[in-house]
Amino acid sequence: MTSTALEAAALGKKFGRRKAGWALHDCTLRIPAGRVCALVGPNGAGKSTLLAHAAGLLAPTEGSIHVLGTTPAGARERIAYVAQDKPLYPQLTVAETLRLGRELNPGRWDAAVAGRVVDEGGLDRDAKIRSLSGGQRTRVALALALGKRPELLLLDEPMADLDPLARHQLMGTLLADSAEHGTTVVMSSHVVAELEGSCDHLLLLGEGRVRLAGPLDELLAAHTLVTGPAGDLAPHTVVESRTTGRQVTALIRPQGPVGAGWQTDEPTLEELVLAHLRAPQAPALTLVDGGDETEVQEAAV
Ligand SMILES: Nc1ncnc2c1ncn2[C@@H]1O[C@H](COP(=O)(O)OP(=O)(O)OP(=O)(O)O)[C@@H](O)[C@H]1O
Repeated sequence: MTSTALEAAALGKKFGRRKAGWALHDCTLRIPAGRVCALVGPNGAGKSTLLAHAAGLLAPTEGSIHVLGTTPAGARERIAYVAQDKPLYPQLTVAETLRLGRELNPGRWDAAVAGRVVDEGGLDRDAKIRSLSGGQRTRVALALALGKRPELLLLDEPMADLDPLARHQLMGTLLADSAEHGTTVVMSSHVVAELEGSCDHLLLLGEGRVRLAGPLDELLAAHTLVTGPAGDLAPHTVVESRTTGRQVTALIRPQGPVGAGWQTDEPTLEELVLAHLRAPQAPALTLVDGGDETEVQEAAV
């Protein structure tokens, strides 16, 4: 196993001659192996495009992407990818789908975990895929993905059509299984609150660019929520600031001690992400996890 699960260097993607420009532009990032990475960003930010590149389904227009120390095509057997539309064969039953998973992954297939994911949802193994609800199909797609026993699991909004109880339960199974086997998970989602407590790495994209990247605890520690009477926040980097009456609430990246008179708190993941979504012009921040030391790279968007 390599220490880097996913690495992109100046990755760019342009679809056809789109007037709107680049779906991904100048994306340089690294996700260490064994992390559970939340991939967030507004609609159209490039999350699905990045995941499809990592899965080897799209080729970069510029730059490069490597997974598990090789090209996405070279790592195909060690990657599982669950796309938003979760393609399955509608005419097969659940049991036949699991059998197909075993046949397509000789020597790797973990029937126990695949069966558990299906059974925990109370699915009838004789039911045809076409008769299942959207959420039930999601469960079968995740069963196939985990059954493949991947080193890198790429999930594009995997929980979107599951009910809250099923989400909670499946997320628990997914995280426990990934922790047990050291699987790297990269998971896009719009439900940020749900990612809190599940992920230890964050990648926030906006308009095809990396806006925030790095170990989650270090990204949170690099930001402070300050509240106080309106005043100058220099020399700190202000990500977002809002004034209510005479009170200012701001998310800052402190450049030294924050002056007296400000109440300070560490933001939650949701506060961190929402502030960056509301302030698309805030400078990008990448914390490069280099073992003992973290390199800080701040750049204007
Ligand atoms: N096959 C395609 N052809 C042309 N443009 C595309 C194609 N796929 C994606 N795009 C464009 O690339 C940009 C990024 O799309 P992408 O689906 O990666 O965003 P996303 O962050 O996953 O969005 P969402 O949160 O809505 O799923 C969008 O502007 C989209 O219109």
